[in-house]
Amino acid sequence: MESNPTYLPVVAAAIGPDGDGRWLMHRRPEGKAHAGLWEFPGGKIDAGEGAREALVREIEEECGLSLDPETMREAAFAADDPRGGTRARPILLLLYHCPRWSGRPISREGGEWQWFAPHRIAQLEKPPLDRQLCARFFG
Ligand SMILES: Nc1nc2c([nH]c(=O)n2[C@H]2C[C@H](O)[C@@H](COP(=O)(O)OP(=O)(O)OP(=O)(O)O)O2)c(=O)[nH]1
Repeated sequence: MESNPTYLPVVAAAIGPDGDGRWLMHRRPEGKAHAGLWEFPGGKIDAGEGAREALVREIEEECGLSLDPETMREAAFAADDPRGGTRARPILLLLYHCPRWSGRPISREGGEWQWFAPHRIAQLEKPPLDRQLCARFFG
């Protein structure tokens, strides 16, 4: 069977817990898809890139945190149904638990960064696939 080149591969990070049991979320800036909604931070995997490598790059670009790729663990995934959605390319969103990092988040690309307890993350307005990841990751 041939592989499926249709999906757009996207990685996302569950960064935490911090000393207070909180996790880092990103609020998407105005002018982008899902503006104003809170997501697990991350982005698209470039051609030829590994998932952990892409996550380290995206998080560094967006907020300056350095993630430790050695301690990252696959945590959950969510995918669009290729026939159900209206967009040309369905998303395959891979969530990694990232328990070790260094630095403090600063907004480098216009989004907002905040640490939240899991019950607060459940209440945030999120894009559809992040809602699924939240339910799967925090239960
Ligand atoms: N996290 C998340 N992303 C989603 C969902 N649905 C959906 O179409 N997307 C899209 C929006 C973006 O095209 C892509 C996420 O990659 P990204 O964060 O690097 O994209 P971006 O909008 O910042 O775009 P760019 O400037 O990097 O091109 O996935 C969803 O439910 N959750």
